[in-house]
Amino acid sequence: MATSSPSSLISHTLHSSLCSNSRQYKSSSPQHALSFPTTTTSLILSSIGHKSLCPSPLRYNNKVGVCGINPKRLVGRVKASKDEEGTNKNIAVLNKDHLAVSLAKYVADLSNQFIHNRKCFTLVLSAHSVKKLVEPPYINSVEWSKWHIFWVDERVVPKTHVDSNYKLAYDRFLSKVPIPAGNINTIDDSLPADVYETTLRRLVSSNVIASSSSSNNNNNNNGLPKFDLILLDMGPDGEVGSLFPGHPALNDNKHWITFLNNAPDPPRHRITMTLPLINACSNLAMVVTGAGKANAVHSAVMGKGKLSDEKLPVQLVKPLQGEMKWFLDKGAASKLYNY
Ligand SMILES: O=C1O[C@H](COP(=O)(O)O)[C@@H](O)[C@H](O)[C@H]1O
Repeated sequence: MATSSPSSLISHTLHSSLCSNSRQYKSSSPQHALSFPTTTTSLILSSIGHKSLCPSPLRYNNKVGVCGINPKRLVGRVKASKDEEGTNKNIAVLNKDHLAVSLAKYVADLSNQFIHNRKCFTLVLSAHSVKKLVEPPYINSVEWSKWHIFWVDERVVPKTHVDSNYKLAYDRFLSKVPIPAGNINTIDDSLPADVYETTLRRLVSSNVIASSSSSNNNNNNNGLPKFDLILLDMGPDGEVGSLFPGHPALNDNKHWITFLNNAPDPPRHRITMTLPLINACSNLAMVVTGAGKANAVHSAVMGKGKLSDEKLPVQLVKPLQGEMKWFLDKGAASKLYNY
């Protein structure tokens, strides 16, 4: 499988096998709940003990669900599913296995759609969210040669380091799929942040990355890269990429990519996409698992920050011309229920 490997692939691979378990994905225990975007209020269905339910989010409109689930089995109701503008949020709550399957289908469907329309697919990667794509049917059906991979952020560590976001993606995904090496656009931790910005500008110029219209952007943001899909996960404090609560990088509206030398969480040195760039995308999936993130999910979905004048980074993620979906497991969604 061709990928953009670190300069010393052998030591990278050795290192991978030595420490592939050291940065475990934090997820909650398997859940057995399904839920669905709705037109008015999002509802969550319980399917405890019913593992054979449909693997994709169901849609529920005050009727029996499409898999024949009786609405009386509802375990709760999402207390609020509208954002400040009154727009309904598109939220799916799934058990761990169904979450992975549903995400794979969502990504593969978008890939088909964009490759059909644009002849390529630009994906900002979260390695957590694509694990089922390396299995049939997707491993054989996705047009991998048309994929172009990007990162929302990188920690300034060697590509072989356990903290490297590139390494995480390589070990879990890129080493298993035939995406051409030249299409894998790593953030070079040894170079200034604006080098990645230059890479993005070049790919916008050559139409590999679509470009957002300028109507919603200020002068600095005209023609922002419009990624076909950004997969984001979120930290327990509501951070996305390397945009942390209260950190000045959160307010950087001048750059597409910015550098942090004092990130609250180690590693302290990071390179990250800024909010204007993130919010210019066509599609964004916010994938959150684990009860440890339930408070931040609650704040984001309910529209409340820790302080009245302070918003969590995740609350500022709002694609201006795109669509945002939430994929939650039951732990992450646990504060959204009315019991
Ligand atoms: O430091 C980082 O953390 C956030 C959240 O990661 P998670 O493991 O708690 O889901 C991640 O989005 C970011 O890419 C990473 O650099």
